[in-house]
Amino acid sequence: MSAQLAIITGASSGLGQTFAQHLAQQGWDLFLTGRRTKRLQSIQTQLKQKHGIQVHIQCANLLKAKELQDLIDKISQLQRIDMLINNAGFGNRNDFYKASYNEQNQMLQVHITAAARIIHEVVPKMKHRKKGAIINVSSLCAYMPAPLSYFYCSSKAFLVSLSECMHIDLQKHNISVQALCPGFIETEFHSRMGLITARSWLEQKLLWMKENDVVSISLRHLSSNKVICIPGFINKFIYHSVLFLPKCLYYKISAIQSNKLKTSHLIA
Ligand SMILES: NC(=O)C1=CN([C@@H]2O[C@H](COP(=O)(O)OP(=O)(O)OC[C@H]3O[C@@H](n4cnc5c(N)ncnc54)[C@H](OP(=O)(O)O)[C@@H]3O)[C@@H](O)[C@H]2O)C=CC1
Ligand SMILES: N[C@@H](C=O)C(=O)O
Repeated sequence: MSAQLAIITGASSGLGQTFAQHLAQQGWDLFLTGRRTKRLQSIQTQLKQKHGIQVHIQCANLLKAKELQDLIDKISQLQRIDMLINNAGFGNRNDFYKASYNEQNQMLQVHITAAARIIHEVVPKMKHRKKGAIINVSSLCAYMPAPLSYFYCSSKAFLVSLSECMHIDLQKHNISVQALCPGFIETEFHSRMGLITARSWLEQKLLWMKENDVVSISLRHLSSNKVICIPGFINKFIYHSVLFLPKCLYYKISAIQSNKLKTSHLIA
């Protein structure tokens, strides 16, 4: 019997690369995408050598319509797809009105347009085979609107809502859907935003998770039939606290926090 196949976007680093490593260890074949060709090639070589699996890479900048279309064309040729991990993403913290709209819009293109386009291509194949799993990498920020992250928070909230719609619809086709909502993870995410993540020992211990832990929790959670996956006790605590807090109080806290961030390049 041939191995199962997973498509992972944003597989050139961080969480996406870690998902690739975990699935490779379990014998999955992989279809990996991202912009950084050299990184993807080195991940491909490593995983093939170590696990004897098939790894296909397709470099694509999800902001470029032609590259997204080429990616979709490649995906459409795949015989079977057992898992899709929509993970590509990036963050920003800025005054929405000071950055150009084109720059802001890039986040919607990667987090929403590209993710939805790939889902639209992949799900019919899964439905046909009555089998599949989809992980949409959202964030705890989906539940925590913040003034310096208009499109980050709202695009991640879109992914939660989309995942819930899909979950309700696709259960009957034996397709599991997960919205993965982590807090802080030790990846290149923050340094790529140009932020220095100064943290105390306690913050490090309490708030920051390792990619490996997040990925293990996410993959285990797939069999639970629950759509929202909040990895880690503290993140769950924050999630429930935000839900219970009166909105007006939450807004005050979020505004104070954003004023602090405005005057500093440090976070966490
Ligand atoms: N780190 C954290 O604290 C948290 C992260 N997340 C989410 O996790 C996901 C993964 O981020 P993480 O691993 O932390 O960060 P990384 O920066 O390590 O990974 C981001 C990935 O997204 C890809 N990507 C970004 N922009 C594009 C683009 N235009 N076209 C194609 N690929 C793109 C990058 O590939 P390349 O540059 O090669 O194109 C890279 O592989 C993101 O969706 C993020 O929002 C959620 C909660 C917390
Ligand atoms: N929690 C992170 C992203 O989702 C962040 O904003 O630092």
